Amino acid sequence: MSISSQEICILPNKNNLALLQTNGMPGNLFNNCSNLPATPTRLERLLRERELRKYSKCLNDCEAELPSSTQDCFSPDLETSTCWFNDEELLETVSASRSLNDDGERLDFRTSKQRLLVVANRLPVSAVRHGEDSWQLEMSVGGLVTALLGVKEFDTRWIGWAGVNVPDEIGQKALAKALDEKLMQRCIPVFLDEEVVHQYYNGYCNNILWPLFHYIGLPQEDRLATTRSFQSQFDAYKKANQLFADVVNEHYEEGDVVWCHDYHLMFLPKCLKERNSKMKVGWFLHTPFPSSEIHRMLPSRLELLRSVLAADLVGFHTYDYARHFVSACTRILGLEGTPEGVEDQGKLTRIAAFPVGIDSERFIKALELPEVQDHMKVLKQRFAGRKVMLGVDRLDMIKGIPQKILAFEKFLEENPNWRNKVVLLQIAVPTRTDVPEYQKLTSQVHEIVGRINGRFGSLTAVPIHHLDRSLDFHELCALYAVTDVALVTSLRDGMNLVSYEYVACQESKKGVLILSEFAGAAQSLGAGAILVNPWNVTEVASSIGYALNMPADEREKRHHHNFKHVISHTAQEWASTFVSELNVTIVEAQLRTRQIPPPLPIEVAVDRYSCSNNCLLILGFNATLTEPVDTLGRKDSQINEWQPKLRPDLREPLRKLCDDPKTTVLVLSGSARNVLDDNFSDYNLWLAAENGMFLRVTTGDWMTTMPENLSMEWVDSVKNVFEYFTDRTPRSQFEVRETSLIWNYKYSDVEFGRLQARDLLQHLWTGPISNASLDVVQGRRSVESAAIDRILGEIVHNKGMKEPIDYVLCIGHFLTKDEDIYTFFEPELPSEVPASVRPQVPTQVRTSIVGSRAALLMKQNSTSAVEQNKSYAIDGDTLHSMVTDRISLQEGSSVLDLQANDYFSCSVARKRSNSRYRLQSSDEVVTLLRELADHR
Ligand SMILES: O=P(O)(O)OC[C@H]1O[C@H](O[C@H]2O[C@H](CO)[C@@H](O)[C@H](O)[C@H]2O)[C@H](O)[C@@H](O)[C@@H]1O
Ligand SMILES: O=c1ccn([C@@H]2O[C@H](COP(=O)(O)OP(=O)(O)O)[C@@H](O)[C@H]2O)c(=O)[nH]1
Repeated sequence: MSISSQEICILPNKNNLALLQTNGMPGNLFNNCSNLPATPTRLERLLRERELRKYSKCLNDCEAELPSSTQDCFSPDLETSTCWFNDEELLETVSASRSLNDDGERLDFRTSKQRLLVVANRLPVSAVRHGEDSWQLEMSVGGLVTALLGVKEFDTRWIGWAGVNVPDEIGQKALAKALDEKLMQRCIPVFLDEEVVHQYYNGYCNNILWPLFHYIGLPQEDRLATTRSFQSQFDAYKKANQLFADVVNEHYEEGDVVWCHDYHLMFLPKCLKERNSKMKVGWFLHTPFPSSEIHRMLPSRLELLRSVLAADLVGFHTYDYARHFVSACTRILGLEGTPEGVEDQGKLTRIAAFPVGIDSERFIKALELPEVQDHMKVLKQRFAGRKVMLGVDRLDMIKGIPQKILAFEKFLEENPNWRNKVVLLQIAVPTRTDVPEYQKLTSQVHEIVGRINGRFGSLTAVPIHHLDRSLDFHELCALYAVTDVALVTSLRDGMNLVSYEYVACQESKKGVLILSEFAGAAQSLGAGAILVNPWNVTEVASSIGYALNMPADEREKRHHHNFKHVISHTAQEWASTFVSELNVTIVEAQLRTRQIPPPLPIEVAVDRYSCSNNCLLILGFNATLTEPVDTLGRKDSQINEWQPKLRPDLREPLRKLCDDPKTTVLVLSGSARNVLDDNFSDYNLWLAAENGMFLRVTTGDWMTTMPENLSMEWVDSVKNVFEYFTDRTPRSQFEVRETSLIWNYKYSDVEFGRLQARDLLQHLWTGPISNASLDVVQGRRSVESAAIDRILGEIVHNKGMKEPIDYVLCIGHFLTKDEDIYTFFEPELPSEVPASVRPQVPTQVRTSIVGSRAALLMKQNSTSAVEQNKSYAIDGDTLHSMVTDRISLQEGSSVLDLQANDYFSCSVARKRSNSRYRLQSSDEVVTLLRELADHR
C-alpha cells in the first residue's frame, strides 16, 4: 500500500538523506521547465494588479473632473438612461504598459475595457408587457442588482431572465429590441417558459436551495410530495442552466470573462466549460454557503459541487462561506482543499472571499438632489418630535422581520416612556410571491404588526408603519438619511447591502446601525454597528434602547468607522478584484498546464524496445498495474478495505515480458512484501517492497536493502505514541510494517485528523524521535532513487549482466516527492536543474559499488551527525556520468548505455509530473504492455 496524503509514515533514515516533502511542483523538467523564467508569486501578481488598478482609477478620477462625455451616465431612470459604463480610453494608455505578463506574453485584459459577460438569474430590469409588442422596463430590486450596477470598469453585457413569461415569438423579439434600444445592447434576455420558471425558480431555487443555504432546512410539510417533486425541480434547474449557457455561447467572444452569479446558476460553469474549456469562468455566490453539514442534506449535493468546481474562480462574500465550501468539497467529494482552493486530479479551482460593496458615491451624491431633499423635508415634518427606526428588507423569511417587530414590541413594553416617541418604519418589498412560504410570511407579519399597533397605537399615531411595497431610489435615499436607527435583523444574509446604504447616507446625522451578527455585513461593519443575535429578542430590544440613547460622540465614532469602510470597499472594487483574480488564475492555470507532460508516444516506445538488447522495465504497482481507484463515487465515511490486485488483463502481457531473456522487469512499490508476493510470485521478475527496503527476485528470497547498522530502537516509543493517537482519533488506523510505522487518518474527520497529525508530530519531534536518524514522511512517499541505485546494483550482480542496459521504461503513479526515480536514469539532464528535482545521491549503500566520486560524498556525509541528515545534490552534468560510473559490469564497463531516445519515463494518471511522458490511466498501461509483449 502506498502512502496517501492522510498518513504519517516514520521510517529509519537509511541513507542519511532528508526526505521531507517539497512544496509545490518543480515543473516538468525535461519538457518545459528549462524554458520557464522565474515566475512571480500569485501575491506579487495581485499586488501589481492592485497598483495598476489604483493608477487607472486615479486617471479616471482626473478625467471625471473634466466636463467629459465619458462620465458615468448611469441613471436608474430608464427613460433617460443611455449607458451604464464609462468609456475608459484612458485605460488603454495604462494597459499598454501592463498588458505583458512575466513570461512576456500579452495579457488581454485592459488593453481596452475588458468584455465582461455577467450572467445572473435576473436582469437588472423586470419587464412588464403592455400589448403584443410593447414593453415597459422597471428596475429590479435586490442586492445583486445594486451591486452589479455599481460595476463600471468593464465593457459589460448582462445576460438574465426578465422576470416574465414570454411564450410568443413576437413578444420575445419586441422585448429583446426594447432592451437593446433602452439599454444599449447591454441586456440580453434568456427566455424561460412558465413551467420551467415554476420548477426552477419557485421550486428548486427558492424552495430548496435558498432555505437550505440560509439554514432553514429542506421543506418538510409533505415529505412524499417533496420527494416526488424534487427530481423534476432539479431537472428543470439543469435545463434552465443549460438555456442560460446557450445564450452565453451565442454572445461569447474569445477573451471574454464570463461571471456567473448566485445559487440559481450553480450548474452553469459546468455547462460552459464542457462546451469551451478555454472560457474564463468565474462564479460568485451572493448568499451564505452553509456548513458542510447542512449542504450534505441536499440530495443533489455532489452534482452541484462538481459543477461549481468547473469554474476557474469561485467567490463568496466572507471567508466563512469560502471555508464551508472548501470543507464541503473535502468532506463530501473527498477532494483536497488547499490554501489556494480545491484540487481535483491536478485541476485547481481557486476559492476566495470577495466582500461586495455598493456604489457609495451614487448614494452620497443623490442626497444633494432636489427630489431627495424634498422627500427628506416631508419625512422630517411627518415624524417631527419622534425618533425613527428604519427597516428595509425584501419580505423574506431570512430577513427576520417578525423577530424585529417582536423585539420592538418588547422594547415598547419595557420602556413606556418611549411609547409615542419612537416609530418603526418597515419597508417590506414583496418578493417571490408565488412561493407558498413567502405568502405565509406576509400574513404572519401583517398579523403581528396589526396586533402591536392595536396594543400601543393611539387615534392619531401608530408605532409601526409597515409598507408592503418597494420605494424608488430617491425615496429610499431620503429615508436612509433622515432616520435615527437602522435595524437589520437577518437570520442569515449573504451580505446585506441595506446596511451599507444606510451608512453611506448618514454622514450628517450619524445614525446608529443595529446589525445581525448573521449577516455577512457584520464582518465588515461589525466595528461600528451594534451587533445582535436576532433570535434573542431580549438582546435586540435592549440594543434598541442603547441605540436610541447613544451619546453623540459615540455615534460619531461608530459611524466614522463604518463610513470609511463603505466608501473604500465599493462595488467597483469588488468586481475589479474578482475579475483581476480570475485573470491571474487563468495565467497560473496556463503555467501549470505547461507542466503537464505530453502523452507517451506508444509506437515509438515499442519500436525502440524491439530494437534493444538489454531492457529494464520499472513498473509502479498501485494505480499502474491495478484498477484505477474510484474516488468519485466513494463515500467518505466508508472504510474500503482495498487490497491492490494486479489487473487480470495484465497477466498475459506481463508474463510474456518477464519471460523475455532480453528484458528485466522490476515492480517497485510502497506495498508490503506479502502484498507483492500475493500478486507476483508466479512471474519471473524483481520485486521491491516498502519503497525499496526489501528486494527479491521471485526465484529467490527476500533480502533487505537496509544498512546493517540501522537502528530500530525508536520503534517502541513511537508505537506507543501512535497507539495513543489511534485511540483518540476515531477511524484512524495504525499499521506496523517491518521498517516503518504508519498512522493513517484518511477515514477520520478531515480537520480533526489534520489537527491530531500536527499534535502527534509535534510530540514526536520533541520527544521520542528527537535524536533518532529518522525520516518522517507526511502524506507522500512510495519510491526513492536512493533505493533504485542499490536495487540496480543487485540486479546487475545477480543476473551476471554482460551487456549494458540500453533501454529503460519507467512508469508509475509515483508521488511528487518520489519522482526523482525519473531523473535517476535521465540521460539528458538540462544544465539548470532546480534543486528540488535534483537526484539525491545515496551514500552508504554505494560503498560496495560506487566509484571515486561517490566515495567522496561518503566522506562528506560522515563528517558530522548534522551533515548526515542533509540532502546532497549534484548538478545535471555530472549526474549521468555518475549513474553510469558508479555501477559497473563485471568487465568494468558502465552498466548503462542509454541514449536519450531509449529512455521513457512516464507518469500514470497524474496531471503534473517530472516524467517525460504521461499515460492517462492504467488502461493505457495495459495497451502499452500488450504492445511491448507482442513485439518480442
Ligand atoms: O431576484 P429575487 O428572487 O427577487 O431576489 C433578490 C436577490 O436576493 C438575493 O440577494 C443577495 O445578494 C446581495 C448582494 O450580494 C446580498 O447582499 C444579499 O445578502 C443576498 O440575499 C439573491 O442572492 C439574489 O440573487 C436575488 O436577486
Ligand atoms: O424599496 C426598495 C427596497 C430595497 N431596495 C434595494 O434592494 C437591495 C437589497 O439588498 P440586500 O443586499 O440588503 O438584500 P437582498 O434583498 O439582496 O437579499 C438594496 O440595494 C436596496 O437599495 C430597493 O431598491 N428598493
